[in-house]
Amino acid sequence: MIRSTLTRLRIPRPIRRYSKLATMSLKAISAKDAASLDKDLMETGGWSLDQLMELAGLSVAEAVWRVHPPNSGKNVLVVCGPGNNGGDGLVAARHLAHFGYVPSVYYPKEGKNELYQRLKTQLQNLSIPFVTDFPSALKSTDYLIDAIFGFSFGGPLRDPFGDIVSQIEFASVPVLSVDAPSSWDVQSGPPKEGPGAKFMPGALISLTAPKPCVAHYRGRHFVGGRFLTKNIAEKYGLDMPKYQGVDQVLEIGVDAEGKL
Ligand SMILES: NC(=O)C1=CN([C@@H]2O[C@H](COP(=O)(O)OP(=O)(O)OC[C@H]3O[C@@H](n4cnc5c(N)ncnc54)[C@H](O)[C@@H]3O)[C@@H](O)[C@H]2O)[C@H](O)CC1
Ligand SMILES: [K+]
Repeated sequence: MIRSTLTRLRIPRPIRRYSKLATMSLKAISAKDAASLDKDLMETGGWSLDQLMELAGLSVAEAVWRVHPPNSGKNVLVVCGPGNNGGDGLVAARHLAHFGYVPSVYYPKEGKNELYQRLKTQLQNLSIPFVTDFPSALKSTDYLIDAIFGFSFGGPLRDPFGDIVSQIEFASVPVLSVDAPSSWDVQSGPPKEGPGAKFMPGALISLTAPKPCVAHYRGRHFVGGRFLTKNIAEKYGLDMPKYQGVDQVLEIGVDAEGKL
């Protein structure tokens, strides 16, 4: 049953770094199964949400390092949504500060639970600013992380996120999206019209496994969130990413040795 919801996707290799196009196949997980997998990890796998989010956020920060090393510009604006996708963004901001970046956070609708508030305190203790003037912040950053919505997004965008997504969509700043480009339907991809219809981030990090919407994605693509076990991978019919050494991310479309 679960296997029947999985799709084998043909994903183009990143064009930017390689002269010839090649493809690799990778299994995707539906939004429903991704939520159920999370539940399995926490209810029977012994994980806490804090732990999963920490690894997810660390892998986001590592993906930023790969696509936009600090010598390309240290200012990184992290746009966080009200749920766990936003939580991943808060964790990533902390790691980026430790990596030598200068992060700032735009958090227009703060998640109320205690975990998000603790993550916020950790950032404030590192003097990471929480900005409120989004248009100015967008103009002065070198890089942007879209941690607004992940696998629990259901369109259409409600205020204030339509306007925020539109601004990101038409800004010239490069973007990495966390788990899914915000505004995209997790199953079917970009909306046909309105905010997000033309949103194509330059980089995407899928957590645990790609979501079906990546069939519409063109750009550099990473997988992260290194907490999948063989049993859970088998239950959901997923591939175990071949992470190397201490890496928290794997670029999809490149084999374990980084070769064609
Ligand atoms: N195992 C993993 O891969 C892990 C992934 N993580 C991250 O968690 C998100 C999913 O988090 P969740 O809290 O379930 O949902 P979201 O953050 O995607 O969004 C929920 C949030 O958004 C609001 N919302 C939904 N639709 C709309 C809309 N149309 N307009 C406005 N607001 C909307 C909703 O009300 C909620 O407040 C996953 O993608 C990963 O990034 C975990 O960190 C760890 C494990
Ligand atoms: K996102």
